[in-house]
Amino acid sequence: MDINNILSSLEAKHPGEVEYIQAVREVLISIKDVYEQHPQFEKAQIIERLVEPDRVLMFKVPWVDDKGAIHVNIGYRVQFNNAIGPYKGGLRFHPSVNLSIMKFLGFEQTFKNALTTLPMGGAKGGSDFNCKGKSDGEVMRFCQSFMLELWRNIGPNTDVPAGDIGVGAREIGYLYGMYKKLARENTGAFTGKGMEYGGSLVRPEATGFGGLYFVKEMLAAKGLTLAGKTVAISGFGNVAWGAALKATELGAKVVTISGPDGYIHDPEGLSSRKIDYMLELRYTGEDIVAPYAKAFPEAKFYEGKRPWEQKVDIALACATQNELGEEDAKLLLSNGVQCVAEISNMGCTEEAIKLFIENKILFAPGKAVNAGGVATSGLEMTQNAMHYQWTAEEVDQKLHQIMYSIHEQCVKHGAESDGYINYVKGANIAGFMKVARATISQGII
Ligand SMILES: NC(=O)c1ccc[n+]([C@@H]2O[C@H](COP(=O)([O-])OP(=O)(O)OC[C@H]3O[C@@H](n4cnc5c(N)ncnc54)[C@H](O)[C@@H]3O)[C@@H](O)[C@H]2O)c1
Repeated sequence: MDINNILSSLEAKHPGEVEYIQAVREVLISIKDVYEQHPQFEKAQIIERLVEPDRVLMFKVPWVDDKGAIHVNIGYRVQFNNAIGPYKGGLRFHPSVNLSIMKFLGFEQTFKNALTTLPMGGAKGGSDFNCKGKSDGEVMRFCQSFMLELWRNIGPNTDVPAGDIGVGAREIGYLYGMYKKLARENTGAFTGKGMEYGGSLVRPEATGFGGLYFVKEMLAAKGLTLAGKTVAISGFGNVAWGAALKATELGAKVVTISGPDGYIHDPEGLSSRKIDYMLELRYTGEDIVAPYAKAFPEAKFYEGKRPWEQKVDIALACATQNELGEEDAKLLLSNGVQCVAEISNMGCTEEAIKLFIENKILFAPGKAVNAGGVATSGLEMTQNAMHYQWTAEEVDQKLHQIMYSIHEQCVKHGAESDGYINYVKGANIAGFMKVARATISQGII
């Protein structure tokens, strides 16, 4: 496989889509050897068929603010690949959203969903809408306008969106409410729904919980545990909250959280009161973390800085893509970090990942370690189809089993001759093999 050739042809077709090319490059590098050992992949032109999305929907989203002014945002849904099940992936509302970010997320989602063991294809969507400072009414009108266009293209067996950055319980409620009104059915064409209308217990916590179950397995494979470890977390959103909750429960001490304005260092660690406060902070809609240091004076706020400069045993990226770069990686390594996991999607740059792997520390890629969110969405779909609700214990037990299985797949495909587990390679190969085989079985479509 000539990776450079494939990438330059993609770059020529899709100029400027840097995040998408970055995500494709990472997968191609990992699967090169396996690909070359299976001539049927080349014969089926499988790479060319997997790197392009099945379709991209782009639409305008006009809405009216509280003062009567009209705004227009762009809406996206990238239905990337449905070889192994209905399209499935979240919606992101953030000013940084563009086609490249939607495509990288949809591409990653395809392989991540394959790892979950559940029958789900990959998709992603969203808008450049900025929720910051918007009233509930404004968010509702935006969500309704977005859904007025999208509803025809989704459904419980077609494409099932969920939340992501900027899309939480409130937004899912407005989006699903409008979908239901237009589609005249109530079969759960969204996941992350409220508990009163078809949501699954443990879904809000699932990405963070699943991430920590995966980290627990990684440490266990080296005879280590989370007990007593110090943990740096970035972000203070849904994923950061679930990760802080489970890390603390498993005996670790979470000493940082962060926002776009800087980071908080709390040497005493996040107690349950402080973890609850993360939710309050998120509900303000201001998207700043600085108020934490006012609420808890033992903590210190570092303006404009990232948490990776603190000395910790474990670093968990939980905010956004490329939030941990080469210099951050050097700092973490020089401070003796033992394990890094990107619970955010593509949280680390390629240079940072290279350093972690060269230094043979435990490194978990997003598509493995954050798959607990979409896996639990898959469990929500199953409960909706059965018109039934499992208990929190039942969902949590299934989530635990899925994360264990993803870890096993990574070890199977990522173990190197010296015993080091290259989780990036393991996750990419396991996900790719499943999607590639399903694609070949179904013919040229
Ligand atoms: N929600 C899920 O179930 C889920 C599942 C898998 C992966 N993820 C990934 O996890 C990450 C966080 O998602 P979330 O659901 O917690 O979203 P969220 O909106 O609840 O929280 C996002 C957090 O990231 C911070 N952030 C966003 N953009 C930033 C930027 N440019 N610079 C600095 N900080 C920034 C925000 O301040 C916030 O604290 C994303 O990468 C998302 O794709 C989420």
